[in-house]
Amino acid sequence: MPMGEREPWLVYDQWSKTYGDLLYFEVLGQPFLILCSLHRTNDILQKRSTIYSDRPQMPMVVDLMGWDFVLGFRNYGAWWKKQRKLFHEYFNPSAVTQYRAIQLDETHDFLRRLSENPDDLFKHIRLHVAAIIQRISYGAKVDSLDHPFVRNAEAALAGVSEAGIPGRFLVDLMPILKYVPEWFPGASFQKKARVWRELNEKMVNWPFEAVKERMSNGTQLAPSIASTLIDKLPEKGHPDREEEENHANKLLVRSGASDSSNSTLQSFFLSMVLHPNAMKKAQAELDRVVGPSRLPDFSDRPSLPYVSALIKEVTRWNAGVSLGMAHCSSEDDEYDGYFIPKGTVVMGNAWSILHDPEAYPNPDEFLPERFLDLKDGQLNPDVQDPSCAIFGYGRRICPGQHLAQDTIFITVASTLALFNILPPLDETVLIKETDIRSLSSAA
Ligand code: HEM
Repeated sequence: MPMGEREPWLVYDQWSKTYGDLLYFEVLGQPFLILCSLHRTNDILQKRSTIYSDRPQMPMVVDLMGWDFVLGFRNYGAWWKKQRKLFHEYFNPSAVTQYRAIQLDETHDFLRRLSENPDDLFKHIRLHVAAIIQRISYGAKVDSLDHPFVRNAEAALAGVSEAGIPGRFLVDLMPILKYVPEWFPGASFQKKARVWRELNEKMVNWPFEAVKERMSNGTQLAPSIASTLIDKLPEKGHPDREEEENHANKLLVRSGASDSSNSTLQSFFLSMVLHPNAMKKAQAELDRVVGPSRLPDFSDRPSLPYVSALIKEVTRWNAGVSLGMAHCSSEDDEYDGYFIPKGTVVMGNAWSILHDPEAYPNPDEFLPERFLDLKDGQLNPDVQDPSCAIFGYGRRICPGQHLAQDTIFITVASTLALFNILPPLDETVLIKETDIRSLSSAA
C-alpha cells in the first residue's frame, strides 16, 4: 500500500517542506486545510477557535449510525458546550486524582496477566485500558475482553472506525443518499448503518441501565461517575429529568469505550524493543527511587524525571494520532492574506509539529534526554511538551488527557520496574519473551 493511504501525515509533512506549513486543496469541491506547524495550529485552531471548532459533516457515522450524541462528533453548539462542561467536572486535573487507586489496582492486574502470558501483549493492553475506564465510569470490574460491555463497545467502535474512513461510503460524498431506503438496490450501506446503530444504542444504554438497576436493588457497591450522575438527577416526573438523564448517559460513551491510550501503550512497548539503552536508563532510575521491595506509585512521579522524559519521547517520536480529529470552519475567514471558506476541513499535522527540527533537534532519533536539563537531570520546562499536539487543539482539545497521562505513567513505570522488554524471537509477535526483573514477588 502506498505511504499516502496509510500515513497521510507523512505525505503532508513532505509537501510542507516544498509548499510551506499551510496546505490547502479541494477534493470534489470540499476544501481542506492542513496545518503543519505549531505556529499555524496556534494561530488558527487556538486563537480563532470561535470559528474553527465545528466538526465536518459525516452523514454515515452521525446521521445514519446515530453517533450524533458523541461529544467528539457533535457540532459546536449548545449541546456540545453542556456536555463538555459536564465532562470537565469529572475529568479535570484535580478530579482525575480520585481515580488513581483504580488505575493502580488495574495496572497490577495488567502486570500479572503480562507475566502469565506475554504473547498476548496487545490483548492485555486493550483489556487494561477498557478495564480502567469501565470501572471509573460504571463501577464494573472487567477482567476479560469477552465481558459483554467491552465486546459490544469494541464492535460499535470497529463500525465507526470503518465508516469514518473518508470516501468509504458514497453517502458521505452525496448526503442525499441517506434518504434512500434499506430495501433499495445498492443501498446495503443502510443495512450496515442499522446494525451499527443498534450496537451503538446498546453501548450507550446497557451499562448505564445496569448501574441504575444495581443502585435500585442495593448491589451497586463501588462508586462510579454513572452512579454520581444518577444521584444528581432531578426527581422522576421533573420536567428536566429526561434531558438531564440523556446528557448523563451520553457523557460516558466516549470514556466508556476504548481510547488512544491503547496506541500510546503499544508505541511504548515498540519503542523499548527498539531502544534498549533508554529502557535501561529508566530502569536504573526506578531501581534508585522505588527500590526492589515495592512497585511504583503516583507519589514517585516527581522523583522519576527520566521515566517522564521517556514517556514524552514515546508520544513525540511515534505520535499515534498524527492528524487527530478534523475541525471544520463555521464562517468565511481571511488569514495571512489567504481566504478560507466556511466549511473547510482543518487538520493539525501533529507529525510535522513533533518532528520539527527547530523544536526537537535530530527529530527521528529516540532521545528521552532532550526533555531533561542536563545540569540537574530534571525535566526542562523550556523544551516544547508533545502534549501541544498529541491531544488536539483549541476548544476541542482532548478533555480526557489528564486521565490518559496518569494511566500511561503508572503503566509504563510499573512495567519497566518489573519487566525487561526484549525483541521478538519470531516475526509474529511484538515480544515473545518478557523477562521478569527483581520484583516478581511484589506484583
Ligand atoms: C493517550 C490517550 C489519548 C490521546 C492521544 C487522545 C487524543 C485526542 C485527540 C487528538 C482528540 C481530538 C482533539 C481535537 O479535535 O482537536 C481527542 C478528543 C477527545 N478525547 Fe481524547 N485522547 C486520549 C485519551 C482520552 C481519554 C482517556 C478520554 C476519556 C476519558 C478521551 C476523551 C476524548 C473526548 C470526549 C474527545 C472529544 C472532544 C471534543 O470533540 O470536544 N480521550 N482526544
